[in-house]
Amino acid sequence: MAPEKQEKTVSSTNKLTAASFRELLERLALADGAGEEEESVIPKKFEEYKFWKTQPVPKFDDENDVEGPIDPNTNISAVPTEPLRMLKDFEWVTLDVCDEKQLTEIYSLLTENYVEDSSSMLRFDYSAKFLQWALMPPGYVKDWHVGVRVKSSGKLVAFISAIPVQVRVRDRVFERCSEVNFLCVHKKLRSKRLTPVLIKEVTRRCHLKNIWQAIYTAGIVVPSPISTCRYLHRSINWKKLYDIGFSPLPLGSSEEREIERFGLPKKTELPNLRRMEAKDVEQVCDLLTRFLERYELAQLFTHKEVEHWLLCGNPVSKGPVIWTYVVEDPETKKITDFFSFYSLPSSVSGNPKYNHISAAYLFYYATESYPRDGSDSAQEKYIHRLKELLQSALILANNFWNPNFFLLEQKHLISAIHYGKDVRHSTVTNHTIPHHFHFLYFNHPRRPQQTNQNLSNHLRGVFTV
Ligand SMILES: CCCCCCCCCCCCCC(=O)SCCNC(=O)CCNC(=O)[C@H](O)C(C)(C)COP(=O)(O)OP(=O)(O)OC[C@H]1O[C@@H](n2cnc3c(N)ncnc32)[C@H](O)[C@@H]1OP(=O)(O)O
Repeated sequence: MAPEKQEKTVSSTNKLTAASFRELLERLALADGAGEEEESVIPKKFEEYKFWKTQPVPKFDDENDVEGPIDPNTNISAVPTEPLRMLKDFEWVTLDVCDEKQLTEIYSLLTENYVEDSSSMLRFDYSAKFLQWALMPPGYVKDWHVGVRVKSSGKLVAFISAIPVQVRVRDRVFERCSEVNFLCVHKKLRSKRLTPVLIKEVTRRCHLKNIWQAIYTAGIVVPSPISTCRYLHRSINWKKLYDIGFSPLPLGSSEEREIERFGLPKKTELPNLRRMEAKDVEQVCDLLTRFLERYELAQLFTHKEVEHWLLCGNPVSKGPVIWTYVVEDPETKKITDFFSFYSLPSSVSGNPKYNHISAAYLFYYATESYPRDGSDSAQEKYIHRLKELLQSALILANNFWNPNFFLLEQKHLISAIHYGKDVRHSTVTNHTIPHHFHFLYFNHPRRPQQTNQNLSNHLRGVFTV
């Protein structure tokens, strides 16, 4: 999840120092067979997770052959109705995301304390509008926007949230699940074991709504990922990213060459592409649902949810949070493809020239061109279509607000988990960080495929990598 920097710059002056050369060699060694080692790294043993070992999650090496909830669902009447005990001097609050002032408080907490790269240079800067979009899908539960305030000053110092989702794992549908996100503890309160308390409290509040399974992602490994995902950044404004120290200047290249390499045309070439409108919701929902059937783990969407996630309250898609485009067959009026991307800037610290980078993140997409059989020609057609769609997304994002990079996140995990022929681990070695997906309280004897890079693999053409 972190806005990690791309592969380290060889050197800001383009000179290869001994240290940077060593680093380069290390990275080259790592690049071979990419990622597999990274993903298998488990930082500590299960027993050393003081909190997580007490939770109903699978151990790293669980060989359990029964698939399904680890704990049978408990009677709601057994769930405590009072919040957990909070540390002295602090108190629980439920935040009202519709209230400007409270929304700004969440925004400020996250802007100053949320996910950042290891050198604290880049930090996610979710806008207040984005937070409303992310926290208020259809059926959202106000009680799941959980905060902690300092009693004396009222300052918001921690946050955790959940939203309702429906998830399918292979053939089994979990109609009542939650997705936990935006866990954040103020920097000054770190390492005080507040996180387990926040997690237990949001869990209690989910239980009270008769929800016993949750899905969530983390940049660190906690027991036990059901899948991992890696980011792929596609630079757009390469020069700015280079100036900030985010993007490297590859050996043997020049600034001019890199700028040209990442340049984009002004106009899209894909015929019949237009903004998504409210009238498309039904068709887009149907296309997405069929597209996601190919995945072992997928979120299920109602029409209302599609409307929320892809239009964000607009009758015609227009940002400023999410942009969605459809391809409509002019004769049949059938939507054959769609893609969406959202805006998520990061703040930059310690740079004299820049204090922000803007970024577009790939969100959901689907196409009728997905392979119906395992033939090479079907696969090729699919890859070709994905490239066309992504090239269009890049151009449109660039035209709207000139983001500095376009990020294929595939958070929506969901699309990260494929089965079938197209899930081979990619050899794309662009900077990415592992992104671990978890399903709490659920056994995965046969874990869904270690993901993904499926898409980025297909998109090498678009990315000119
Ligand atoms: C049925 C319904 C169930 C609902 C609940 C489902 C589960 C939801 C799970 C949450 C999904 C969140 C999804 C997102 O939002 S992922 C985004 C997480 N947020 C950030 O990275 C923002 C910046 N960082 C911070 O604010 C803090 O460093 C955080 C809050 C992350 C940790 O603060 P701090 O560094 O001060 O730690 P502590 O002393 O309080 O606590 C230490 C314990 O916390 C465990 N830890 C640390 N980081 C994470 C993490 N990202 N997921 C799960 N566990 C984590 C850690 O292993 C240790 O436990 P153990 O190793 O001893 O066992």
